[in-house]
Amino acid sequence: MIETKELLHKVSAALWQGRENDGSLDCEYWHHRIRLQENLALESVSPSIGLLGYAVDEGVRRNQGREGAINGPDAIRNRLAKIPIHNQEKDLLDFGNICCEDRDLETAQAYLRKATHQLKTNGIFPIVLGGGHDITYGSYMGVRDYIKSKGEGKIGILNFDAHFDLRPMVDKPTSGTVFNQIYYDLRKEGEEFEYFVLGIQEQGNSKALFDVAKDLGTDFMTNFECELSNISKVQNRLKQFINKIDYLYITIDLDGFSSAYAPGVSAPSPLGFEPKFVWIVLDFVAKNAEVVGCDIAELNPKFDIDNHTASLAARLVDFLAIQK
Ligand SMILES: N=CN[C@@H](CCC(=O)O)C(=O)O
Ligand SMILES: [Mn+2]
Ligand SMILES: [Mn+2]
Repeated sequence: MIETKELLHKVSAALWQGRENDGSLDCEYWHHRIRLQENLALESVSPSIGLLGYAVDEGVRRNQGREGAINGPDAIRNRLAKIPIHNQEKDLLDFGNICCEDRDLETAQAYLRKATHQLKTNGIFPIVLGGGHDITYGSYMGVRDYIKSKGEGKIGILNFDAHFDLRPMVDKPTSGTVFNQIYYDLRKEGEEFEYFVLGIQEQGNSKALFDVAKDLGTDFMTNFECELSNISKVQNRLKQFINKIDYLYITIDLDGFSSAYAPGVSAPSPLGFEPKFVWIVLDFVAKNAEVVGCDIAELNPKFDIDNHTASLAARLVDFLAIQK
């Protein structure tokens, strides 16, 4: 059970609204199926997906980015509510939003860590909605704590991102230090850090960061390699990565997509993914790896255009929930 102060807030049912039936057709949408939860102590009796919001942009602020990702999780729910259900038998649960009080990012991350640990212990697959990319520290470490409690097993991280997010932690974590933060924690425990990034942009990362990535043995492919015309090469590289690990954790930073599809982020770029590439890769990894958790990071509704980025994020959640 979580003993730290209560940072989890139930979301408003008003976010989960959409179309009712179409005339005589008995239609089903996410807003019909979602069940709002009061707390994290729910044991699943059947396969379940647990949505958990990380309504935090303190890490983005500390990283000198554009604030606004605090409203990311609710913007995703609002668009997801209106997506029709297809081939989805699992229970769909919404556990609310974790927030950050008094700019205390570290406590919010620690809370999220306990939360994903608890969901996994209860048999619920977590899809965590952000929020700045510091989301992955708490979300990944909680999943890792669960796997560790069951025995050994290496969990690789697959990040879809324009950035390495391997900045050194000078004195505090930020959204730009998150994979360094994980690396240091794992190293302390003598565990290996297995990290693969798709979508790295040369113009989004300093030369020094490429050197850090190399020192840490990071696997990556650039945005120009991440194209449909190159999909078999990408799949081969992923296969090699998957062969080294036992489980896979997926994180999707929306700024990895082209700003034509994802303008609502702190650090947009026109040179990122087109959505179909990501869909094909997600389908591939779901068939070839045991995915144990995931998150969607960096949605900033303040800079979104007609909800394009929120809709993209919602479609990713729907797709991940079907794959699982
Ligand atoms: N999580 C974001 N990380 C990026 C942001 C880049 C930017 O603000 O330009 C980074 O620190 O590299
Ligand atoms: Mn990024
Ligand atoms: Mn990132």
